[in-house]
Amino acid sequence: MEQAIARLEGAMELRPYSVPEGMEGKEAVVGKGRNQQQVKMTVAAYSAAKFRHIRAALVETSGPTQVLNFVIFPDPSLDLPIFGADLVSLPGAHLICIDLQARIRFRKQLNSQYQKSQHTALAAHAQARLPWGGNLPSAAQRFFSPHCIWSKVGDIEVVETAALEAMLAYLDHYLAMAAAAEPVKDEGLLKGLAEGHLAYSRYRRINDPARGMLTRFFGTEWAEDVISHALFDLEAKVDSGAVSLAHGQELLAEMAAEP
Ligand SMILES: C=CC1=C(C)[C@@H](CC2=N/C(=C\c3[nH]c(/C=C4\NC(=O)C(C)=C4C=C)c(C)c3CCC(=O)O)C(CCC(=O)O)=C2C)NC1=O
Repeated sequence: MEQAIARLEGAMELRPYSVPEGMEGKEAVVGKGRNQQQVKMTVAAYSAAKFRHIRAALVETSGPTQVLNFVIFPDPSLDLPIFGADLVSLPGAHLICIDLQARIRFRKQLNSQYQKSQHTALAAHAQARLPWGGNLPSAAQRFFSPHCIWSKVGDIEVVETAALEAMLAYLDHYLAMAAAAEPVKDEGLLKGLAEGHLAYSRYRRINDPARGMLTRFFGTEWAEDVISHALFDLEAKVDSGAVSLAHGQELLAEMAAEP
C-alpha cells in the first residue's frame, strides 16, 4: 500500500478524502483457542485533481489472511477507466486481480496507439509470470478489460514480486493516461461515463467478495456501513447530493428499479 500511495504522491497533490467517522479502521480478536486471531482493517482515502476517490483498504490478521484492495475512481468527466487491484492472501491461496476497468468502451479509452501498445506489452509481461486464475464470476465479467490480470498462486513470494510489480506498472500506466486526459464535453458520453461509474460501484457494493469475511471479523452493521460508505460510496454520495453526476439521480432511480 505504501508504495502505491508514494507513486501517487510523486505524480500529484493528494487531498484528504473524508471517511465517515468510525470507518477509518477497526480491530478485533476473532475465533477461539488455536483459531483465535487478531484482525485489523484500515481504510485510507484521498482525492486529487483528476481523481474523485482514491482508496486503499488493508485487512491484516495474525493468521494467513491479508488483503490489499486498492481502487481509484477518476473524475467522472474524464474518459478514463477505473483502476482496481485486489491482492488477497487466504489460507492456502493468493488471489491477484489487477485491471484498468472500462467504464464504457475500453479500446477507445486507450486513446493513443502508444497507450494501446504500452498496455498490451504490460499485460503480456505480467500474464507471463501470473498464470490465469480461471473463469471470473460471470456477473462480473462485463467489468473486466481484455488486459485484466487475474491469477491464483500458491507462493507468497510471487505476490510480493510479480503481483506487486504488475500493480505498480499498471498504476504508472494509468497515471500516464490520466495526465493526457481532457474533460469530456459531449453530453452523451458524460451520461455514459456516469452510468458506468454508478453501475460499477453498485455491482461492487452489492457483490463485494469480502462481505463474508468483514461480517465475520467486524459484525454485519460495520461491514455494511464500510462497504457502502467508505469502499464503494458513489451511490450514497450521488443520493445525498454530495457528488453531482450527469443524470445522476435519474440513473440511480433506474438502477434501483432494476430486478
Ligand atoms: C468487478 C468485480 C471485481 C471483483 C470481484 C474484484 C476481484 C476479485 N476479488 C475476489 C475475491 C476476494 N476479494 C477480497 C477482498 C476484497 N475485495 C473487495 O472488493 C474489497 C473491498 C475487499 C476487501 C476489503 C476477498 C477477501 C476475496 C476472497 C473471497 C473468498 O474467496 O472468500 C475475486 C474472486 C471471486 C470472488 O470471490 O468473487 C475476484 C474476481 N475486483 C473487481 O473488480
